[in-house]
Formats: sequence, C-alpha cells, structure tokens
Amino acid sequence: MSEPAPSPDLWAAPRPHDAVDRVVSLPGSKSLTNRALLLASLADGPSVVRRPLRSRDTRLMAAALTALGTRLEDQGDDMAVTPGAWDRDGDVDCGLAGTVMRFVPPVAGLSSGTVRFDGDPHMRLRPVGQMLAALGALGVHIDDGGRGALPFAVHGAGAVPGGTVTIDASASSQFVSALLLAGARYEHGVDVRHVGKPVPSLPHIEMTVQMLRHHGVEVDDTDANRWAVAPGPVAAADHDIEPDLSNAAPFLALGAATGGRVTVRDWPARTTQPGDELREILALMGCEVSLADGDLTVVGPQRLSGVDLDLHDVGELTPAVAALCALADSPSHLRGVAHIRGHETDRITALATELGRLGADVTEREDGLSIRPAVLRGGVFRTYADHRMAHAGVILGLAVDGVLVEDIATTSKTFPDFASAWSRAVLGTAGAGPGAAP
Ligand SMILES: O=C(O)C1=C[C@@H](OP(=O)(O)O)[C@@H](O)[C@H](O)C1
Ligand SMILES: C=C(OP(=O)(O)O)C(=O)O
Repeated sequence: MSEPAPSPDLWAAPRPHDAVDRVVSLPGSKSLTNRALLLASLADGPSVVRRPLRSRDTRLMAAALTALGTRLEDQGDDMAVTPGAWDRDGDVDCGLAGTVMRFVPPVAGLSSGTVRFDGDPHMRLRPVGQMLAALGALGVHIDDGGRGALPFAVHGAGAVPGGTVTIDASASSQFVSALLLAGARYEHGVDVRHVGKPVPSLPHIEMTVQMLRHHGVEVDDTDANRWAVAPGPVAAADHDIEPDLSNAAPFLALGAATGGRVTVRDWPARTTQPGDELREILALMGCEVSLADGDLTVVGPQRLSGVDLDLHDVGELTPAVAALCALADSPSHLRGVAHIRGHETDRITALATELGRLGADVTEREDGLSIRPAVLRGGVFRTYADHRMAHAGVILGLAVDGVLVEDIATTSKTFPDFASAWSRAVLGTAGAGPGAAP
C-alpha cells in the first residue's frame, strides 16, 4: 500500500480515567436505511421510514433517489418516501457508499433517462464490473467505457426485461442484493445464480430477502447460491430502522477492552444485521455478554483472549475485531475476508500497516490477519477515508496513550458526530443526542 502523507488532521483518541459503566443509544443501521429508502421508492404508494440513519451514505442514497424522481421528506425523526415518475436524466454521487454504487444502477435501468454515476476517487477502484455485466445481460444499457468501474452511465429505457443471470458475486454480496432489490419491477423478475468462490456477507443478502418480503415481493431462496424474485408490484410498507449493530462494535469494545461495562439500548431480539455476531465474538474473547429486554450488556474481562475466527459472513466487523485482538494476551487468526480488500480501503493491508505502526505483531495474509500479543505504543493511526479504520484506531486508544487518529470525521460515512459520541462514552461527560448517556 502506498503511504499517504501524514495528515495534519489528527484526533487524540480519549482514554478512560477509570472503569467505565455506560449506557449508549446508537443511530440507525446504514444497511437497513438504504434498503428501506430504495424499496419505498420502488413501491406502489407512499411509505414511511422510521428513525432512518442520517449520515453521509444515507444522504447520498436519498440524493440519488431524488435525482431519479422520488420525493423524500423529513418528518421529525422519520422520513416519508413518495415514489415518483422516473422520467429524467440525473447525476448520482456514490461517494464511498457501496450501497449507492451497487443498489441504484439496477433501479436507474427502470427510469426513462440517462443517469450518470461517479464517486470519491477510491470509489473508482471498488468492484462493480461483474454487477454491471449482469445488469447488461438482464437488458439494462450501460456505458462504462469498458472499465467495469465508475464512472459509468445507465441509459434507462423505462422498463427492463430481466430473467435469469449468472454472476460471480465473490467480491461483494451487494452485487446480489442490488439485482434482487430492483428485480420484482423487471418484466420477468430476476433469477440470480452465483458461480465462483463463496459469496461473502450472506446475512446482508438475507436482509435484502426479508425486506423484499416485507414489501410483499415473492423471493425463492431455497437453493444455495440462487435467488429468484418473481415479477410484480412492490407494495408500500413502512420500516422501523434498528440501531446499527456494526457501529456498536467500538462501543462494546469500550467495555471489552477496559474491563468495564457497556450497555447498548434497543438491541433487536432477532435481526439480519451481521453486528449481532459481536455477541458471540466478544464472549469468545472472554467478555460476559447478556441480552435482556432489548439491552445488550458487555462486561470486559481482566485480559482479553485472542480468537481464531472466520469472518467471511461478517467482514465489516474485521477492523474493530482486529483492534481488540491487538489488545489480547494470546494470538488471534482472522480468516475468510479476502473481499474486504475491496471495501472503503484495502482493509487487510491497512490494518496490518496501522496496527503494526503502533507496535502490534501482525502478519498480513491473503484472506486475513494473524495478530500476536505485543506491547503497543502511541502514534498516528491512519484511516484511509475508512470509517471502520477510525473505529479500530479509537479502540486502540482505549488502552494505549497517545493514539492520534487521522481524519476522525471520516466516521460520518455511517455515524453522525461520532467523535462527540465517542468522547462522551469514554470519558463519561454528559451530552445530548445519539451516543452515550453516562
Ligand atoms: O449490503 C450491505 O448493506 C452491505 C454488505 C456488505 O458488503 P460486502 O458483501 O461487499 O462485504 C457489508 O460489508 C457492507 O458494509 C454493507
Ligand atoms: C463495506 C462497507 O461499506 P459499503 O456499504 O460502502 O460497502 C462498510 O460499511 O464496512
């Protein structure tokens, strides 16, 4: 990985003064919010998305749907979504949001205008080619200059034939989710068959399937690696957005890494969010984990244990888990996440580089990391515009003096005002809004 120049934008990660005992409420899930907004836009009438996340990724999704012709209105904490006539040309800024770059083009195929897509510089490197090829096979006209990457234009024809398509979705589950989300509105629906190495992040595809069914769409997912969406209307339906359980990772780590206690409010009893897996991961690391009446409580041990984990299904948890592993007193092996090299940054190399810079004993592997106990030191923790790298940095800062996290504002991708919420959680100072209540 090329070494970026050190940024002057360094944030001193707070260290708790004493054992923490906190209760936190977290903002809504990015993955649920962006699916809910998109499905409501495809529906046959208005819907309300209750307590959506308001962060960079969801604002980009809202702007993209507005560019297509959907009407989105804030109603207090909620958002009212009224489908519109998709009859215009438009521009979509994907930022660094995988959900915008992958979920919106299949929908743009249904419009009768040309929709141009671009994003942050790094977004041009994130994988989307297989999905564009699959969309082409389903009858959507796409001009990507042969790059298989941003920037590209979707020339909507007002309708999409759809049908059966084969795709290698081993780079991202979002390829499959994207085709399924729009598929009911295609003339023949979609029948998506994956061929290739295993698809990562399967809980996110399950999330897509469940949310489609919530809108009355018929989905057949009986066979492995095949998902068929029947053609038909998408019924209007309201959504209650759960808190973002992946963004709970640093807050639960606060309890785990300090021998303290942290409770996250409104933890769903059942969910498709991969962050729910944190309960098991933290228990394996030696934490006491309990879920009662919607409160998830984690009590950290004296010393964290290392873990040997295949994170293929829950790859977005890797940065936070890797940071905790660097604080553990036995070795860890994190496996099965080659695909996270295509996330906001190459997360495997970024973690190996940044944990290593602070003294961690890390071996980078093609599909993961091995991390052995070592004495850590303070220093700059670079984040590569990746919100979850920032989470990893602040977790190290819980146990190590002098950790300076670069560009903490990058957390705004999925968490509004993370730095204040984190300071309140760590230091126990009072504050309003999403985040910590001491
Ligand atoms: O569908 C979604 O909302 C997501 C799917 C996953 O993507 P990958 O399958 O590319 O890992 C996940 O990592 C990402 O944060 C959100
Ligand atoms: C991989 C992630 O995001 P995206 O939706 O941009 O793929 C993530 O949030 O960890």
